[in-house]
Amino acid sequence: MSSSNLPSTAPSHGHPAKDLQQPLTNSSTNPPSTSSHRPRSNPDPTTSNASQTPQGSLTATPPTRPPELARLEVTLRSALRQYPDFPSPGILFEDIMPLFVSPALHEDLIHALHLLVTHYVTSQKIDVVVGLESRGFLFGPSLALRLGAAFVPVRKKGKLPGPCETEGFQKEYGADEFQMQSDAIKPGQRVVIVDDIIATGGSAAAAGKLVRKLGGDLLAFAFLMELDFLKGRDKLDAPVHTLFAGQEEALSSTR
Ligand SMILES: O=P(O)(O)OC[C@H]1O[C@H](OP(=O)(O)OP(=O)(O)O)[C@H](O)[C@@H]1O
Ligand SMILES: Nc1ncnc2[nH]cnc12
Repeated sequence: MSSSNLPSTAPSHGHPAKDLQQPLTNSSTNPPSTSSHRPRSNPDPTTSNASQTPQGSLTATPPTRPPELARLEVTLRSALRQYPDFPSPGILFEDIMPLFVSPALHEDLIHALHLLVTHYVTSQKIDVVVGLESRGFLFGPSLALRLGAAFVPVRKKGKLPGPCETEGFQKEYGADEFQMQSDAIKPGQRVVIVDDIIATGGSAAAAGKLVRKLGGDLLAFAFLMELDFLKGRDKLDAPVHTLFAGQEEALSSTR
């Protein structure tokens, strides 16, 4: 299922008052939503290797989900933590850091992303994995190594030396500017952009523009998670692949 099947209005991000210090943990039992966020998409493959128009409409049926990938997705998703009203009121923050505390989960994550990219993007050589600051730096280099590809960072403005290209953007909770070094990608190189979450799609769209400015052949975007009710993928002009989609506030014993 793609986000194009969902209602077009984004929700208000209001949440009932909660103890901000207490994370909510994701449950594998898929509890009913208690938030104003749209419930988790179901079924999800959250991905498509369909050709995508600049408007985001999909034109082909996704291939079958490899069972191993489906299994890994359940494991990974259930390890995420949620923080209501972080970094600002109304945002339900998805915390991916637990995936890096456990070496087993870390390995599962890199394996799942490798499967996602090789199954859905291309079986041919990928030259460059582009990761977005900062959470895209946590797994982008490992994925690049496994693919035998280069890793190139997209950084917040003012962090990279030498000539750079710059793109401004709006994201789910603010505005920012991204940069890439002008010689980071050679014209015609085959590129996949990776990040942890696509929310409004502002960050990823800016990264896509930078890759194209440098002459890269942008094959796809790959994310761990898609907040599909925000319709971020509609801003992207290359196929979008994600491990899981939707957002639902987990029930927690702390509430
Ligand atoms: O789809 P969007 O609405 O653009 O939001 C998604 C972006 O927001 C987060 O990054 P953030 O800017 O918070 O930076 P961080 O990774 O350094 O925490 C996330 O890691 C994505 O890059
Ligand atoms: N809800 C969210 N949780 C974590 N990272 C995000 N980036 C943008 N929106 C986010």
